[in-house]
Amino acid sequence: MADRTPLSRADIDAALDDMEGWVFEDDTITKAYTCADFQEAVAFIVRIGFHAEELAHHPELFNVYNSVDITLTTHDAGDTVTELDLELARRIDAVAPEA
Ligand SMILES: C[C@H](O)[C@H](O)[C@H]1CNC2=NC(N)=NC(=O)C2=N1
Repeated sequence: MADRTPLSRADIDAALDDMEGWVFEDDTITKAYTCADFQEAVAFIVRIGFHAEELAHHPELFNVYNSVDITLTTHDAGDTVTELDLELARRIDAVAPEA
C-alpha cells in the first residue's frame, strides 16, 4: 500500500514526468479529461469510485457534460501530495476512456 508521507516537490515532478496530463498545483495534482459524452464521463467516474474505495483514498471530481476534472491530495497528510495520490492517479489513467 502506498504511504501517506508528504512527497518533496522534486519527487512529485519526477513522478509526473511519466504521467501525461497530470500537473502539480497548490499542493494537489490535477488532470482534466474530455470524454465522448456524458454517459462515458459518468461511467469513468464510477470506475474511479471502485479504485478510490479499494485504496480508501478519494478524489475531488468535477463533471460538466463530457468533462471530468480530477484533483488529488491527501487530507491525512495535511493536504499534501503523497504516494497514495500518485497510485490513485495511475489507476485513474488505467481506467480512462481512450482519448
Ligand atoms: C479513514 C479513511 O481511510 C481516511 O479518512 C481517508 C479517506 N479518504 C481520503 N481521501 C483523501 N483524498 N485523503 C485522505 O487523507 C483520505 N483519508
